[in-house]
Amino acid sequence: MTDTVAKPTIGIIGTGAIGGFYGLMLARAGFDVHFLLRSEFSAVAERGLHLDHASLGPLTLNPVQAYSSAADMPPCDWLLVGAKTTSNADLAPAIIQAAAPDAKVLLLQNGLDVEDSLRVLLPDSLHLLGGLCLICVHRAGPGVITHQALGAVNVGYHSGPVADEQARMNIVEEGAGLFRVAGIDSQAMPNLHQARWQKLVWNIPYNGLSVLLGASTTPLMTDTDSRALVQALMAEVVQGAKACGHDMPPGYADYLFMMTEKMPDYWPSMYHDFLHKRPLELDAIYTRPLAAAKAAGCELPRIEALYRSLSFIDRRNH
Ligand SMILES: NC(=O)C1=CN([C@@H]2O[C@H](COP(=O)(O)OP(=O)(O)OC[C@H]3O[C@@H](n4cnc5c(N)ncnc54)[C@H](OP(=O)(O)O)[C@@H]3O)[C@@H](O)[C@H]2O)C=CC1
Ligand SMILES: CC(C)(CO)C(=O)C(=O)O
Repeated sequence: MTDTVAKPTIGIIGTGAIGGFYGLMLARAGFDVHFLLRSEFSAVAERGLHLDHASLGPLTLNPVQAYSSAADMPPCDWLLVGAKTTSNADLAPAIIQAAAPDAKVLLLQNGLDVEDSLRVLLPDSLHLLGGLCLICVHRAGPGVITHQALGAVNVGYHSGPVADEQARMNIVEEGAGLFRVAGIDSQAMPNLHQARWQKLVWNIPYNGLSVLLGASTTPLMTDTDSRALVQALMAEVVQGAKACGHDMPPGYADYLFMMTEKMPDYWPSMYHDFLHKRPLELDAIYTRPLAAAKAAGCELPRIEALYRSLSFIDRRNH
């Protein structure tokens, strides 16, 4: 079946690995895409965005509709937030400035309930959605993005001016449709909260262990002890999710473990933050799930130990 959706104006809030990848792919598909940048603004305005795509090869977008201030952006129907969750509160004014009156704001971010803290800073007229990106991509230099594998984005509704389930699903389908037009696999998710728990089965072990052990996925998957650690941490996430009322599909952790064995060697985005002395996404990926599980009466001691080690590392890193 061919997706037929009208082409809305799209704003990318935070043009890093994720924002740059999906923004460039959407622009290539003919969408009117506007990119908000910070440190890489001049490089991208002068030389464009470059993507080394794992299967399509080198792709360039030049010129780029690049902005250093949201005040200069046109009103956008869809805003895709590609900044780290640690920047969300600071970015709320930019999101509001770039938003058309009933815009859809889609957080392309990892972590549990990352929408909650932004919701309270946004007007009620804006729709807020979450997007879970299954992709391996990183910034290789200013305006230069390397894509290693995968690419799907699964979209779910968080909150906004419509309460009707069907109307919400229509918006979610519209969002997923944008990605599909750009050749990117995208599914509508009926339960965003559950989907965020599912994604954490990967992010909790691999993001944290990459920083703690200074190891990318291949060594983590080769060594007997790190394999055991990954599996024990995955099992705890599944246990935490269950305590919070979300049963994972049977064999889900094993599926992610085997998927990682087949992936090219990959440094999770948290490791890039550590390397560049940026704040780690600890609140979204560790504090919130730990607190949610604890509130449901479930202690997760291995995740807690990993979190405390990462907090120590993060404080000393910047
Ligand atoms: N990379 C990956 O493969 C995956 C990442 N994710 C998730 O996606 C999210 C984004 O990650 P990723 O793309 O890797 O992160 P990056 O660090 O590559 O990109 C973040 C971007 O946001 C920009 N930004 C931050 N604050 C502002 C601001 N105030 N104004 C303008 N721009 C701003 C940064 O600009 P500056 O250069 O100035 O810092 C940077 O370009 C995270 O939640 C991550 O966990 C999920 C799946 C896979
Ligand atoms: C590596 C992968 C695909 C795991 O789901 C990912 O999406 C991430 O780094 O967050």
